[in-house]
Amino acid sequence: ADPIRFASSATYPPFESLNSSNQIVGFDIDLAKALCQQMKSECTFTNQAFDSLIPSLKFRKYDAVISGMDITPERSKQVTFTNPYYANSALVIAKKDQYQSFEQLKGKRIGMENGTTHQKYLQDKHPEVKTVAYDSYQNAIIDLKNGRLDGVFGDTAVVNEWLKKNPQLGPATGKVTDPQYFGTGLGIAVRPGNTALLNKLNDALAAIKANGTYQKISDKWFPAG
Ligand SMILES: NC(=[NH2+])NCCC[C@H](N)C(=O)O
Repeated sequence: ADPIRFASSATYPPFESLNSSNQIVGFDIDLAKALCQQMKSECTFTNQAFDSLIPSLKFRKYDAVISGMDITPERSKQVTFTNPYYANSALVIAKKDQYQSFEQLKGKRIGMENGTTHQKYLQDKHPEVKTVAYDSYQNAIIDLKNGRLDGVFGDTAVVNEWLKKNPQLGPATGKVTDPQYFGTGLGIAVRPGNTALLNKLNDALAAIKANGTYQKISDKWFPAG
C-alpha cells in the first residue's frame, strides 16, 4: 500500500518542531507514527507553512494534516476532521506581570501565525488590539523577546513551553476557549471524500487510547499534565 503522507508546520513545539538535526519531532508526530503502526501503514511527514496546509491537502499533495489544528466549523467546510485527540485552549503571553486582560492590551501589538484560529479570534473579537501576522510562531516569539511585539497569542500548551524557557515572560490574559473559534479540540484533517482513511484513523486513535500508547506519548511531551 502507498504510504500515508502527513503534512505539518514544524513551528509549534511541543506539537511539532524541527530538532537540531532538522528532523520533525513532537507530540503530533509521535501520535501519527503510533496511528500508522496501529494501521500497519507507512507514513511520511512534510513540513509546510501553516496557512498552506489545508490548500495542499485539497490539491492532494498530502493525505492528512496533523499540525495542532483546531477542529473549527469554518475549517470543517473544507476538510473532514478525525475525532478530537487533544483538548485545547489559548492564551496571550507578554512581558511578565504587565497585563492581565484583553482590555489592557488595547492598542498593543499582538503576534500570531498566519491562518491560525488565534488570528481570526483577535481580528473578530478584539479589534482594539493590533494583530501582527507572522509566517511562523517562532518569528513572533523572537519579536516579542526583542520588544517589537507586546504579546503573542497561541495555544496554551505551546505558549507554556515558551514561558518555561523565558522567565521574563508571563501570561497576559486568562485562557480563551470560545468553541466557535477554537473548536472542539485538535483533530487530524483529511479530504472530505476520504472516509476510508478517516475511519482507519479514528479506529486507530481509539485503539491507542485503549492500550496505553496515547498516554505514553502524552506523558512524554506534556510531562506536567
Ligand atoms: N503547527 C502549527 N504551527 N500549528 C498552529 C496551530 C494554531 C491553532 N491551534 C490553529 O488551529 O489554528
